[in-house]
Amino acid sequence: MRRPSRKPGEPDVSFRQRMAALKNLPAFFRLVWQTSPWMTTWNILLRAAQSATPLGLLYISKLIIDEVVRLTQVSGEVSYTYLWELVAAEFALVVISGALGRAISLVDGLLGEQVANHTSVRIMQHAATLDLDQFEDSTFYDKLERARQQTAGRTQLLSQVLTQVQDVVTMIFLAAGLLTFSPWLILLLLVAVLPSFFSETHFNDRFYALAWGETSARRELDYIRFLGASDESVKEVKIFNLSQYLVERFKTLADKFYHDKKALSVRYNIWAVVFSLVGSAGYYAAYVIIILQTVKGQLTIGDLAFLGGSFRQLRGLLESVLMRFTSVTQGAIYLRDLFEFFEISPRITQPSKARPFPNPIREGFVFENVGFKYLNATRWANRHLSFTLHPGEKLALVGENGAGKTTLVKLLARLYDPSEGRILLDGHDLREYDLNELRMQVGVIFQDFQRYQMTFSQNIAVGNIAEIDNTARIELAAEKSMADLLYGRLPNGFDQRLGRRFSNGVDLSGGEWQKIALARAYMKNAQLLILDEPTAALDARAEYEVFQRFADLTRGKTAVLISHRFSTVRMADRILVLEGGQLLEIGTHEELLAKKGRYEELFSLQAAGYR
Ligand SMILES: Nc1ncnc2c1ncn2[C@@H]1O[C@H](COP(=O)(O)OP(=O)(O)OP(=O)(O)O)[C@@H](O)[C@H]1O
Repeated sequence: MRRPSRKPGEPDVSFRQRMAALKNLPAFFRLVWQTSPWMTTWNILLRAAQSATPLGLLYISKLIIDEVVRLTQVSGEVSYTYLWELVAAEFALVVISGALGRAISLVDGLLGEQVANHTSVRIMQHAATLDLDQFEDSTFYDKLERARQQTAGRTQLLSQVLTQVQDVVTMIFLAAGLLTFSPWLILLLLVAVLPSFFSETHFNDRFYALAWGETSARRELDYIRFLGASDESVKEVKIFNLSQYLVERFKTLADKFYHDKKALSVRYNIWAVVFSLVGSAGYYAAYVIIILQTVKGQLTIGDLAFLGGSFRQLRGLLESVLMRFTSVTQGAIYLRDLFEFFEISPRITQPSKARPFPNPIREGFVFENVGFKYLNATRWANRHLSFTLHPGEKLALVGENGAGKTTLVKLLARLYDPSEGRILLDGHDLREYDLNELRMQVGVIFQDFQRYQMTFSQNIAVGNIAEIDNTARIELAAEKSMADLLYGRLPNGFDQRLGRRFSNGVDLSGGEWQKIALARAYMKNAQLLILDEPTAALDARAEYEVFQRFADLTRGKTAVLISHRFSTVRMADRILVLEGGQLLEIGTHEELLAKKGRYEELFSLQAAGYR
């Protein structure tokens, strides 16, 4: 019967895919090697030495038994020297083997941790290069999640693969010994162990498919757990009495995982017992043969002990090598996820021949029929936008919720590139400019700015992290945004940790946080400043002052403001009214009022509310 073809989104874990996933191992070992060449080398050397010890031990004990038997059979004066030498040699080998085992697990543990850290750093570094819209895609998030799981799980993979190689070498040693007596015993061994291996492979496929299918739901589970017990959500959870609902939802999801896993685990273990029996039967068949040969005098008692021991160890090793093979390939499949994540490349990148950002900007930003559609969205968030943002101009964006104001400023800051049309800066496409300079020259404070659980000064310094040690600059930025008014209330001043997550943290009001976020805008000497509803949480007096200052402090600079308060909006040189992502009107406050269009309507609506 043909295997049904793979549905989109379903993992393919056929035997062939499994083998193909092994291709990822060299890349993994490169990563391990890069992490620490000398520890990797030590690991290999120690394991090479350790793999020879089992055969050595078995052989010495064979010699001891044979010598003991010989000594019991000779009469007269006997010398025990050789016997004691053998015992001393075995003792030394046991001590060495124990020390090697310890050293291997020490190096494994240390190397594993370093690999995990190194991988985490690479994931963070790579994630930082990716585009905003990639983060907004849930398929991407699942991939990121699976890649993250690698960091912990792959520590294990490392020691598994190395142990695998070591065991194979040990087996070669043991098999070589066994081979000199009876080669077909090895065949018997293989036949006895193979059923176990196939069963193991089959169930590992099923476990992987189960885990794969659950990635998205597991993220939901984590999210519910977070909602159920976090400082950010506790307020609403209490007020809306959500706890019971969240607990139920968690239980339903978690129970489903549990039952799926239980059904599979039970079947897996039943088969494991059956096939282990087959393996043991194989071993005892071989043992009986060796015993019979010894009784007939074809083998010495030492040989019996040696062969029996070799066979038992070989069986154990073969079984674990075959079983580990499935978990190694499974690990390799997860590695595929990790390397696939590393292969995702951003679209918004530094151009090869980047143009320096103009300083000062001479002609301004020109939108030429700009349109933008979010990934998987059916509607355009911005469409047919054509206008000029002149140098030094203060432009306000006005429009109802979802009109496309934030999207427009994200395009200006090159967090997204237009889906159609283009944005020109001084006559050249924005995409041609040096991305790092652009990030320095365009400052944006978003409405959903971050409240970093860090100190007061770090919270401001994030606006220009290169200046984190420039206290004077941080203080000045705080003064400009009026965040310094808070200063006297913070027990540790600028070093006061903010937020509640850590001990000694002081939490602030929404407006206070907003002043701090605003200070970030003053950390850079950006030529274009974008404030996306930066004053929504400020009281009327603070907002008025903030804007007076903003106008003074940014004189000569270009600025874009988004606000729903017309008292703020009217301070701008020109106002752009957006509707359904499109430009409806643009002009000065007076012009737009005189036009009696949508601006005038919205303005009167708000003014009426105050009368
Ligand atoms: N990350 C996103 N993915 C998909 N669609 C989005 C995303 N962000 C916004 N949108 C959609 O794009 C449109 C424009 O959103 P935008 O945030 O630009 O509006 P806005 O004018 O800033 O609204 P508000 O006044 O509520 O802040 C809306 O229809 C919104 O639902």
